[in-house]
Amino acid sequence: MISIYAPASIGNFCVGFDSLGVALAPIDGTLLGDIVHVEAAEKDQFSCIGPYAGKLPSEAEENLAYQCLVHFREHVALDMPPVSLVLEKRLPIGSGLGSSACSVVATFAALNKFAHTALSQEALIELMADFEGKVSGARHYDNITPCYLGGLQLTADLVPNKAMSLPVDEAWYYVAAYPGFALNTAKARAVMPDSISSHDSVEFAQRLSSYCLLMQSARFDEALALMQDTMAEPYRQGLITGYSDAKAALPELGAELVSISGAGPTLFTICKTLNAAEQCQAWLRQHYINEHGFSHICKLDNQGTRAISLGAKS
Ligand SMILES: Nc1ncnc2c1ncn2[C@@H]1O[C@H](COP(=O)(O)OP(=O)(O)O)[C@@H](O)[C@H]1O
Ligand SMILES: N[C@@H](CCOP(=O)(O)O)C(=O)O
Repeated sequence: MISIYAPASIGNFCVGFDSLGVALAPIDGTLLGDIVHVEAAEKDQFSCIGPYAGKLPSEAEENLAYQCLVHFREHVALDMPPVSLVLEKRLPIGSGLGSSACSVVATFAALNKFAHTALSQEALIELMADFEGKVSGARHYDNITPCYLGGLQLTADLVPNKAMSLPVDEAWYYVAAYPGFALNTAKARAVMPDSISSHDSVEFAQRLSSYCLLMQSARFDEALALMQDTMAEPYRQGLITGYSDAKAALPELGAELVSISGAGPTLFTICKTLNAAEQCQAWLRQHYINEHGFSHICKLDNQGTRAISLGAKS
């Protein structure tokens, strides 16, 4: 059996709406992401298990992982033997942690490994983005490529091979806090304006290009100082109960940055010490997260999507 793990991701990463994203690795070793198991079977079979399986439509046809299997069989690997595909749904839906991307990436990566196709990495990424686009309201790569490749990725159609990896300050900690309610990505995209002024687009381009060059030059503190979300946060923060309070409170506890993860409602902080990350996490547990939510202190996941053994930590 092939078991493929795909990690949670933070889309936009504050300064790169639809163009920048990171993959997350909780420091306690928790596998924060979806897992897909594939093995040969007598005929194609699909099932969905795991803590969030019950939050997905019960019909297989409505599950992205099943749709990926059907597409793969009909358009990519026509002679692939029948498979049993099990999606272990471990990320909440509509969380801002790239949940749909996780299922799509894990499924295509597992099938690709099983069928030994000759698909290029870029072709696979494009295929993944097609399916992510089906549910999120627009085609964007900022969950897909960090989830697949790991690390911090600048990622868009205009970027060579769809993705370029950027270096990061390995000392930074990221606290990701999912408050326990869903916010549909398509809905969070719909509150954004259809167009922005030339002033705002020039500022966005200056900020993102400077950020990337500073990160590439290992001038991490200067890059951090530029991290401000002028594009999505002004429109989305009102959809996320408690976000404004967290944004006001956490810098006092040592957060260098508080921003929305993807379309929300998960928020993330960047902290320079473990102590500051722990203090932020304690505040978030008390003030931001309900009984269905969770938080993790993370580093970046530099491995991305990968095969795991079944004894891996859950
Ligand atoms: N395997 C899957 N994982 C996540 N979402 C799925 C999956 N299959 C179907 N969906 C549907 O896709 C939509 C994903 O919503 P979205 O807000 O884009 O989630 P996220 O932001 O967590 O990726 C939901 O309507 C959900 O029911
Ligand atoms: N760039 C997208 C990212 C959506 O991420 P998700 O985890 O909320 O699906 C956006 O901001 O809409």
